[in-house]
Amino acid sequence: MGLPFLKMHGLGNDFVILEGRRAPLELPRDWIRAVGDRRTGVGFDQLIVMEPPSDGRADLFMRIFNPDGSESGACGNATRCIAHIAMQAEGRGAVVIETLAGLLPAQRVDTDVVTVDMGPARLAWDAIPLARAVDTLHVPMTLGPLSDGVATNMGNPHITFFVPDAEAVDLATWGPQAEHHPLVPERANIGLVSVLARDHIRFRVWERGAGITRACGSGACAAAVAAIRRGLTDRRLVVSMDGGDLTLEWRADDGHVLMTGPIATSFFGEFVGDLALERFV
Ligand SMILES: N[C@@H](CCC[C@H](N)C(=O)O)C(=O)O
Repeated sequence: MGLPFLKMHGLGNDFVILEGRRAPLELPRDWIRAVGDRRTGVGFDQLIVMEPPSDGRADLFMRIFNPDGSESGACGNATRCIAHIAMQAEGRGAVVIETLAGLLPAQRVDTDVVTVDMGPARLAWDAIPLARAVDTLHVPMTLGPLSDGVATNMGNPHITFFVPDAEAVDLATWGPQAEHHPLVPERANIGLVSVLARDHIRFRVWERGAGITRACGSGACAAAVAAIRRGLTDRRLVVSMDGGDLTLEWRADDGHVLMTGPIATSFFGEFVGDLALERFV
C-alpha cells in the first residue's frame, strides 16, 4: 500500500505533507533526501509530518525536515499550510500548531490567507545559537559582500545581512559559506535584505539544508526583526520575496512576530515503493 501525501506551498516555498497522526511514520534520512531531490524524487523545500500534539493545548504537532534530511524547529510558510488543513478539517477559524519551538496560534483572515503568531524573536547570542558571546545586532561574520549581519532565532537560526541591492549578491556562492560558518554551530538560514521604504523590504534567502528558495516565512520574520532593531523600518512592514509578499508585525508588548500570507494546494499523490508517484489531482 502506498503512502499518500499532499503537496502545498506558501509563496512557492513548497512542501510534501504526510499524515502521521494515526500511526507513527518511520522515515529514514536517506529516504527523505531521495524524495527531496528534485532531479529524481518529488522534490520539496521541506517535508512536513503531521503528528499528534503532546497535550490538549495544540491541535496537532508539525515535524519539519529539510531536503538534506536535517530537522528544523520552525517553518513559517508550512505553518500557514498546516493551520489551513487543521482549520478546514475542523470547520474552525483558528487553531494552535505545535512545533519543536513551541505553540503557534494561527487564524484564517481570508479564504486562502492565514496569520500565524510565530512566537517571540529570540535575540541572545546563545539562543541563536552562536559559537561565542557577540552582539547579535552586529555579528562579526564577513564573507565577500556580506558583513555586519543580525542574528535572530525564530525557532530556527537566521543571519540577516543588509545590502544595497539584494539582486546583485551571488547568493548561491555566499549563502552556503555563511550557512556553514564556524560562528553558527547549528548552521543558519541566510537572508539578504534591501530596505525599500520604512514599511517595505526586499528579502532573498539561502535556507539551511535546502538552498535558495522562493520564500521563507521564518526568514521573513527574522529579516523584519533585524530591520526594526536597526531602526530601518516601522514595526509593521511588507517583506517581498521571489515568490511574493508577506506582511509582518513585531509586537512591542510581548515581542511576538505575526506573519500573514497565502497558502496554496498543488496536488495529492502517493509514494509507491520509494519514489514512484501517482498524481491524483
Ligand atoms: N521554509 C521555512 C524554513 C524551513 C527550515 C529552515 N530551512 C531551517 O533549517 O531552519 C520557512 O518558511 O520558515
